[in-house]
Amino acid sequence: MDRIRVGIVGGTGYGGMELVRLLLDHPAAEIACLVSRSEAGRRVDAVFPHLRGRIEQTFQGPDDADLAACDLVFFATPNGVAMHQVPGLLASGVRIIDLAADFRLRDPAAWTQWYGEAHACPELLADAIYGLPELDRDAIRSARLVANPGCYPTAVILALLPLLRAGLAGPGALIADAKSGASGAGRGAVVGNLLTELSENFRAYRVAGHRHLPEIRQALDRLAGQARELVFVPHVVPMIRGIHATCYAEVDAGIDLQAVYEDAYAGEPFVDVLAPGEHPETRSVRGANLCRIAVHRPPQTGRVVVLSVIDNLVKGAAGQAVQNMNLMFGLPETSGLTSLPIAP
Ligand SMILES: NC(=O)C1=CN([C@@H]2O[C@H](COP(=O)(O)OP(=O)(O)OC[C@H]3O[C@@H](n4cnc5c(N)ncnc54)[C@H](OP(=O)(O)O)[C@@H]3O)[C@@H](O)[C@H]2O)C=CC1
Ligand SMILES: CC(=O)N[C@@H](CCC(=O)OP(=O)(O)O)C(=O)O
Repeated sequence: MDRIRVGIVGGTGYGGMELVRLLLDHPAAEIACLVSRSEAGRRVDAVFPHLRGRIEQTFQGPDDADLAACDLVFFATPNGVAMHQVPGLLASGVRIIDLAADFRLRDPAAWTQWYGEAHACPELLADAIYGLPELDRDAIRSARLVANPGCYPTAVILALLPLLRAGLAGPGALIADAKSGASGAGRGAVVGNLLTELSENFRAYRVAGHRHLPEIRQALDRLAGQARELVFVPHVVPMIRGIHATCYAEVDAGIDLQAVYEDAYAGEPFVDVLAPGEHPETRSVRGANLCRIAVHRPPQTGRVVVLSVIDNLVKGAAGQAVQNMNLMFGLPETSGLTSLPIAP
């Protein structure tokens, strides 16, 4: 089989950079074009020295890149960019994986509410497949347009999926208390992401409503078969990569939740259910396309506490996107995704 010709729009961001790193080691894909407005004409390894010796290409400006000649285009651009280019590319027969949120919410009114503008192609929302393989693997295989999940949603949905799918979560609000490293905010220069602002510091943000709330609820409601209340509180912590989600739900005593989780994820190559009593660490998934989960039941609380960790740039973004590409092109799901975590 010929290699999959891949284009990446937004190649100078953290998500795009991580896609390049993973795709350079992929056995069945080649990077045909890498688009950047700010670095057009510059060698990729001049912008990302860690790739020196592995890539000869230069970034191309948007007008120079022949994206329509690609088999697949990844958008690793800010929210609201892909939706302007996707209809034309689909019409040219190109398949799309969008790492941003443009196609994640099925309801165009919800997009407008949370992202502040009208959707440019609402007619495509119903066709887009939410790209969480553990939720919808078969639909991803035949998708033309995949909406890669957000980083927090990946960690939280994987934490709660077995409970909701089995109908084991009681009626009380689900709670997801999540912490992210600073790379979750992207590579753009923002004062709040300076080392001096982030280090020796720890804070919650957007408690009144983060845009990942409707995305997580959309998936949880579908799993539960009914609307579920969710409290979602994001925090930023002074590390570069990693998300740790601590999720709470009411569950009846007497259910062997360890077995429920182990059964739900048996055979999943990128979800690891830890042994009872263990605590996953973000460093144990750093650089790897992996979610590690542990299930705890603090005595006499009537609640389960599920701990879930991912690398936001890998299982939370580029790694999951490559996993989706593998499914879409009939490749082994683990192709190019077998590298081990980096710890410490
Ligand atoms: N960082 C993370 O952990 C995760 C990010 N995501 C999502 O993935 C997407 C990329 O994130 P991330 O890599 O962190 O973001 P960055 O801010 O690091 O990078 C954004 C990239 O998009 C390009 N870009 C910016 N504005 C435009 C525009 N108007 N048109 C075309 N290209 C543009 C920039 O390149 P240039 O200016 O050179 O063109 C840059 O390469 C975002 O939607 C983000 O929300 C999803 C999951 C996790
Ligand atoms: C720490 C931090 O700032 N994280 C970002 C994560 C958002 C993100 O990655 O956006 P999408 O996944 O929706 O594309 C934030 O909360 O805005």
